[in-house]
Amino acid sequence: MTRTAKLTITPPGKPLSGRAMPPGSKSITNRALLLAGLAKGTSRLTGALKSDDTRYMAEALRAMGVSIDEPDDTTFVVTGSGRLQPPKAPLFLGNAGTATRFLTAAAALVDGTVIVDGDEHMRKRPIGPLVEAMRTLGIDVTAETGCPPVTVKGTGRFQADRIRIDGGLSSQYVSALLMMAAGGDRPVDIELVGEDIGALGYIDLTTAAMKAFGAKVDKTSPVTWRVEPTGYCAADFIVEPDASAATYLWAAEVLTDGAIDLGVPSDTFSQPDARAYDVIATFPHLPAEIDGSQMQDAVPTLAVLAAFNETPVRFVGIANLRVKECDRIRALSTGLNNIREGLAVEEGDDLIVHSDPALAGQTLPAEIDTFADHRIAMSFALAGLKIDGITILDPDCVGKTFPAYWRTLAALGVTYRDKD
Ligand SMILES: O=C(O)C1=C[C@@H](OP(=O)(O)O)[C@@H](O)[C@H](O)C1
Ligand SMILES: C=C(OP(=O)(O)O)C(=O)O
Repeated sequence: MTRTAKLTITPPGKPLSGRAMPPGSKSITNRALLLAGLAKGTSRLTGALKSDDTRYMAEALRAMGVSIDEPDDTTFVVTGSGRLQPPKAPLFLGNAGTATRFLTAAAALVDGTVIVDGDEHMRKRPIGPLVEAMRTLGIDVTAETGCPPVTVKGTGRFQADRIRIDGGLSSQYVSALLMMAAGGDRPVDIELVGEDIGALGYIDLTTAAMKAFGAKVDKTSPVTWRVEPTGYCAADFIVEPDASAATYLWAAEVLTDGAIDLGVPSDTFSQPDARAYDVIATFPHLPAEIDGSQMQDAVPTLAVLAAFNETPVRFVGIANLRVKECDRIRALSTGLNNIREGLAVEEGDDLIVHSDPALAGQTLPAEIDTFADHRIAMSFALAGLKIDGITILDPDCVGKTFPAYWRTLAALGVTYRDKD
């Protein structure tokens, strides 16, 4: 498959308006696929995302004996036997954090060996805390480098009933353990330790999805969940649209003074990034300090928007952006300074964006290195709506979560040149 090398955005010079639907939620689709795959019977997931990340999850489940039909662009029909089978080959999960973390834990429920692996980016993303936590349950799991590949020799049985997990680097470890625990042989208490974790809302997404597939999970303290060994039941499940994808459309609307109808009100999302809507709505008077910890995937959107704000913005609570698809703090400062030197500064793990509304309307040729990160590509495209000369390198990386991104902007009136 050939990937498009670059794409230059021509500022539309007019408000963007019309209908533009974000795709289904990546986070919810990958939870629902896994839970449906663990269940006995047939589940129908509608409104689902079809993208690199969800394809990796679906392929991995197929490799473990789950039957998955795809009758249309947004539906998965998943039939599980109630037990995942050992795959014949390592599971390759690209750079899909959700698939990698969730399947590492779920592999403990397989009777046999599972190797969970990813691409060169995933092989740099830490998984040590999850591996250590699984070991405390007596699970045989190794990750030599502290990152994938991970080898899990599962039995479906646990030797303890309490896990303590530090979710400071990734809340996905906690979600992974919660989803695994319902498939075990005894009730398990999962307790958070260490720093406050980012995006607690992702844990709520996890427990909501688990309950929809018949699990019993109770929050027994602000940092503890008890999961009963119920296993999962097949269910019909509607996936809501992706809130992180929605942030680009909300930002495009305020940047161009347009009117974009997403077909879904901002206050109906259950995903953490939906809280970015209220922040975006304050543009061009964004707050002087934005805590990104509870809306992490929206930070690239907000940081590029901040470049056009009336006053500077400091982003705090974003340290774990350094271990996402790429080091997003570095990618954002590099890209912004590439547009104009001095536009962004890193202070420790904070990012300060020195705003300049006068950027709008200028011609500032800049090639944006996306570091194969969909969110860097999608957020810097927003700069291209106001500045002439913004070229996005490797624009096809948006396929991770929003394959129709460039087409969606085009349908709103955005045009491209130098597409090759
Ligand atoms: O649980 C999830 O679906 C996610 C949790 C977040 O990651 P971390 O928990 O690694 O911060 C987020 O950045 C990611 O896109 C999706
Ligand atoms: C961090 C992200 O993805 P993941 O961790 O699921 O790879 C993201 O989509 O922004």
